[in-house]
Amino acid sequence: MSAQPAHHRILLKLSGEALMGDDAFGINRATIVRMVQEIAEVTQLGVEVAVVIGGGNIFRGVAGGAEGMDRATADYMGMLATVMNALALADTMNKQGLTARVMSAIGIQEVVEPYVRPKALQYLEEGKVVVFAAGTGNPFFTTDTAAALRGAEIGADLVLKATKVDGVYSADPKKDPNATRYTSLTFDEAMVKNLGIMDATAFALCRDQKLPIRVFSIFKPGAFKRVVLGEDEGTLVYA
Ligand SMILES: Nc1ncnc2c1ncn2[C@@H]1O[C@H](COP(=O)(O)OP(=O)(O)OP(=O)(O)O)[C@@H](O)[C@H]1O
Ligand SMILES: O=c1ccn([C@@H]2O[C@H](COP(=O)(O)O)[C@@H](O)[C@H]2O)c(=O)[nH]1
Repeated sequence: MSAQPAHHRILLKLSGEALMGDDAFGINRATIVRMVQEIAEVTQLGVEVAVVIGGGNIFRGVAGGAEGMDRATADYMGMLATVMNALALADTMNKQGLTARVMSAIGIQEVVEPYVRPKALQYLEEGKVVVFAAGTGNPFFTTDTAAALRGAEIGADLVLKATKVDGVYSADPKKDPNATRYTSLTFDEAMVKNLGIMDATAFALCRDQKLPIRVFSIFKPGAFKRVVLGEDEGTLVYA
């Protein structure tokens, strides 16, 4: 008998910076293709997949120009960066045999359809992959918070934060070589210890909605599927 998924509907938060691969900015073709292959494997298990994509790979490349700018204006630039990533991701998915739909939290109807919750639920039930673009649609937030928000709205069983590190550490592992990885921890612990892997708004929303988050490395082949199969991978953050 083939392996059974531990989850029915999931929200995958994909780091924008992870899309760069080894490049300095932008989207690395081989990296996005490999990520989509991993998403396809998970949909083949019968799991409904929604994605929130970050914008760091594009936005941090233009952040110099945003310096000194009005914060809200710069944040709208960041949200538009996520729309570009969402379009690239959905295009790659469609070329690889998945059916993807992009829904934007900011109205740009000529480019992508707006986020309408019942429509998103319908797409998921039809087996389409829904890519949520433009974060929450509001400045002063992040795409991690958008992942928590959309995850709660669509009734996801789990938020998966696919990032460049393989879990939550006692300190940023890129800065502190002595940092140790947690197998699991509560949202309250993550917030009290001020662990920088996600922002506190995202943690608080998931805690209040009792929506667990699993943080894992998108660069580790097969890790995404292992999480969906309920195997021990990365770090679980729970209420
Ligand atoms: N306690 C911690 N444990 C693990 N990682 C941490 C911690 N504190 C800070 N980090 C850093 O958080 C980063 C999270 O990266 P990620 O690219 O997912 O962020 P993001 O802002 O959500 O993505 P993007 O803006 O690129 O879409 C990791 O690269 C890691 O270096
Ligand atoms: O709801 C949101 C989501 C994002 N932003 C802005 O976009 C950039 C890129 O998002 P990341 O989460 O860092 O990938 C972010 O820095 C914000 O400037 C936003 O304003 N609101």
